[in-house]
Amino acid sequence: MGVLHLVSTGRQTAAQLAAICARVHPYADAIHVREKGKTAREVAEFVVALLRAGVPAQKIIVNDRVDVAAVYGVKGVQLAYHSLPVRAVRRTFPDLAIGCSVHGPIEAKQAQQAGALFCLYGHVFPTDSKPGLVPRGLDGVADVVRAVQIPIIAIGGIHAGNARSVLKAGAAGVAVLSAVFLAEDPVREAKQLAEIVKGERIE
Ligand SMILES: Cc1nc(C(=O)O)sc1CCOP(=O)(O)O
Repeated sequence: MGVLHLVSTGRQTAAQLAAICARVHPYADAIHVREKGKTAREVAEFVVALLRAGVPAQKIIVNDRVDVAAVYGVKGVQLAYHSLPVRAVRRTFPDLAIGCSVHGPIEAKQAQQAGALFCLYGHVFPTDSKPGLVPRGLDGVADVVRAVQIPIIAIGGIHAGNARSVLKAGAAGVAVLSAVFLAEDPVREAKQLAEIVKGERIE
């Protein structure tokens, strides 16, 4: 059974994001607050809005801002190459789940060795959320999956129409931004994606 992570777009207000998450969080295993360029205070507003909307703290992952994640006692942090080192974060905040953003097998191995719980790998398909960059494709997913034992969650251009192919390539789940948060019907899309990753119908 796979996992579904939803990632904020950085293009919606905290209130807009929270209104959608109030309805889609039952379908998601995790919701990432990825609000690049915002201050800790602003990122915290997103976290608080999600909590008030009924999203369990244990489903919230904060991108990069370890301080915000620790202060609000949420599930974890998503770290990238510019973030604090995985090992140091683990040492100081052993209760935080740590995801690492990686772009190839070597980075994935390093993340695993440092103690990451899972990796996000991408971007798999072309996406407006990462314009101008060459997608890494399904072979890239398979290469990274082979390199490590921790779960690889694929990201980039994923929607209900192509999620199965990513899982078939070995991904432990999918992470999506626009397919859910910019959808006309976010609930329908999240439900469809959840059914695909769980491999069962959700009533
Ligand atoms: C946030 C992010 N990280 C990526 C990576 O390659 O690490 S691709 C990406 C954006 C994915 O957006 P969408 O689901 O709208 O295609």
